[in-house]
Amino acid sequence: MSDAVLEIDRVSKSYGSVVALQDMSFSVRAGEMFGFVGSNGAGKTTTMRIALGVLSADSGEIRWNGEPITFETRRHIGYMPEERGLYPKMKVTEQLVYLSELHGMTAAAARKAADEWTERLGLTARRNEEVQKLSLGNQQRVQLAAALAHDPEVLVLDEPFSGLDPVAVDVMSQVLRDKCDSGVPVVFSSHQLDLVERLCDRVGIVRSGRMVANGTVEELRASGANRIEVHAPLANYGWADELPGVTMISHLDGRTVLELADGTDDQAVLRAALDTGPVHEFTRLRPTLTELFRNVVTEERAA
Ligand SMILES: Nc1ncnc2c1ncn2[C@@H]1O[C@H](COP(=O)(O)OP(=O)(O)OP(=O)(O)O)[C@@H](O)[C@H]1O
Repeated sequence: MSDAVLEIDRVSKSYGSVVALQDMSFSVRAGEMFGFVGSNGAGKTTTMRIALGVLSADSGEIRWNGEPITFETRRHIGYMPEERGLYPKMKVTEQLVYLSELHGMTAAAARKAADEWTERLGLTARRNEEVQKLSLGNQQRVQLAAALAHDPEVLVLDEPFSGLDPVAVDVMSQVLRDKCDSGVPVVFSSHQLDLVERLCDRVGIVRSGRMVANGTVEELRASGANRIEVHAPLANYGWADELPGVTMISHLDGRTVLELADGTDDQAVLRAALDTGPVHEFTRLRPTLTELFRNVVTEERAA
């Protein structure tokens, strides 16, 4: 049996003629933070809704600890829906207690959890305010508290960071990291790729309803184009033009960026650089997650 807590296995879904998901697969393990990224309309929300049972799949399976997920096991997921799901006229604590009770907590435990999470998320002064009177960012904090208060075994969060100020982003990042470190798998979608790169152990890039890249940030970055930056101040423009398998990307102020085709001998490139004079730097350039994402989206547009 795999050690995955939550598995999305070849899930497909169409809305009429719109194919939203095609054989979407990925899994999240205990203590792992999984970032789910993709263009608008790529299928992230649809996947999360199916995982939570809010929406049914046309085919495929969602498994929980190796078994098909059930109504009972779904209650152990903390979910933050994209459309948010709070009752606008309910007060913050009242709302959190009510939602935790729906997940099977006793009134006393729900009350204690509401107090703890409102404090942790900086909402102590708002406990007795109606949700509709809070700013959007504070409503979002309440929404996160609602996902956390019933002590879930997995967290599935649809764009939890959108619209938050930098301090709130830090608070939320720390809460999610702590949850993860305590063994709770966390899946969240986001368009803030720098944040995903910083926080996530594993990232899945979705394109047109399919998972097109899935791995640790390091694995994904290593899979990008093989580029080298050479700082050789005396090198002339075009110094690497004759080297087989090497394409010059840029040359400025003695710094040249070269792209090496698969199998190209980088030591031959280094020797050629040394032939021009001193070499101060010879560095492998790894693409950022944002660059990888752009490549994926560009491939989509070209397809
Ligand atoms: N209720 C619906 N009826 C018809 N089509 C839908 C419905 N919900 C989603 N879709 C379509 O399914 C596809 C996937 O949408 P989804 O909301 O899952 O994408 P997303 O990756 O979450 O996008 P975003 O980043 O914009 O939130 C899109 O083509 C969308 O238009």
